[in-house]
Amino acid sequence: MHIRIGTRGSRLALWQADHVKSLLEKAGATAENVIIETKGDKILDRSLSSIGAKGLFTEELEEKLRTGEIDIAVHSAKDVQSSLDDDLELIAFTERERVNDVLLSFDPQKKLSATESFIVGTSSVRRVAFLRHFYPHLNVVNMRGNLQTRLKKMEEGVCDALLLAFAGVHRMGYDDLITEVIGEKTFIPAVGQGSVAVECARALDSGRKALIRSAVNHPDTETGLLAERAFLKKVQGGCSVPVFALSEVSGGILTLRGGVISLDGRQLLTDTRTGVSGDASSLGNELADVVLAKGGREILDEIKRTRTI
Ligand SMILES: NCc1[nH]cc(CCC(=O)O)c1CC(=O)O
Repeated sequence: MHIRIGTRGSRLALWQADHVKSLLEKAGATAENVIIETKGDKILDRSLSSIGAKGLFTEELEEKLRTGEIDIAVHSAKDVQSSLDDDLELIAFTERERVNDVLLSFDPQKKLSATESFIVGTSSVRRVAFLRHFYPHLNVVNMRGNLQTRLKKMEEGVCDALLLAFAGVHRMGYDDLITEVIGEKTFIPAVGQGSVAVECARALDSGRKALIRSAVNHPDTETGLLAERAFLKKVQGGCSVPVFALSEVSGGILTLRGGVISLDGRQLLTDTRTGVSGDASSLGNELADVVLAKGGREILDEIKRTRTI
C-alpha cells in the first residue's frame, strides 16, 4: 500500500511528515511526502492573532485531501482547529513528546526566575499572558517565523531569549540552547502540544485508514487529546485565544487540567477533572463548563470585544 502524505514545507513540518512516513514504512507500507504551501507560511509580517483566520496552516492541505491528491495530511496536533468539517477526520495521533515550554538563549544565565529583567520573544498569546502573570518584570516582544528565523533575530539582539515548545526545539536539534524547562503545571501547554496529528477525508478507503491507525496512533495520547480538544471546542478557543489544557492518562484514568487566562495575565482560571478514559470527551466538556462558569466566559468575551474594535 502506498500513502501520499501532505505536509507544509517548513523544517518542523517535514520532520513530522518524515516521522509519520517512517511509522508507515515500519508497518510495511510505502509513503511519499507531498509539500503544500499554506497561507500561514506566506504571511510572516503579522502576528497570528491579528490575522485571526482559522485553519491558517491547514486549509490548503484539507483541499487536497478532498480532491484525493493526498491520502493524509500531517500537522502539529496543536495547530489543528478544534472542529473539522464533516467530510474530514483525525484518524491518528503520534505518541506525545515532552509537553513543556522551554526557554532558549545563547546566555545560559537567562532563566525566567532570574531577578533582573530581559526580553523574551514569543508569538503565542498563551505564553505572553503566562509571562505577564508569573513574571511581570520581564519584557515581551512578538516574534513570528520558524525556529531558525527566530534564532537569527535573537542573534541580532531583538530579544535575549525565546519561549517555545520543547517538541519543536528538540525535533530541530536545538536542545543545547535550552536554559530552562518550564513546569507544565505553571505554563500549562496548548491543547495537543507535542503530538503529531494525521487527518484524512472520511471517504478515504477503510483499508488505508486501518493501516494508518495501527501504524501511527498512540491510544493514550489519542485519549488525552480527545479530552483536551473537547475542552477547546467548548470554550471555542483557537490558537489566537489563551486557552490551555493538559491531560495525563495512566491505567485507564484520565486527569485533565486546563483553563483560560486574560491577555494581561491578571486573571488566571484553571480547574481539574478526573475520570475514566472512556469518558474523555465528557471530561473535556465538563471542564469547559466549570471554567466558563467561574469567569472564563467574561475573559473570552472581553478578548473578542477588543479584537473587533
Ligand atoms: N504554533 C507553532 C507550533 N506548532 C507546533 C509547534 C511545536 C511542536 C509541538 O508543539 O508539537 C510550534 C512551535 C512552538 O509553539 O514553539
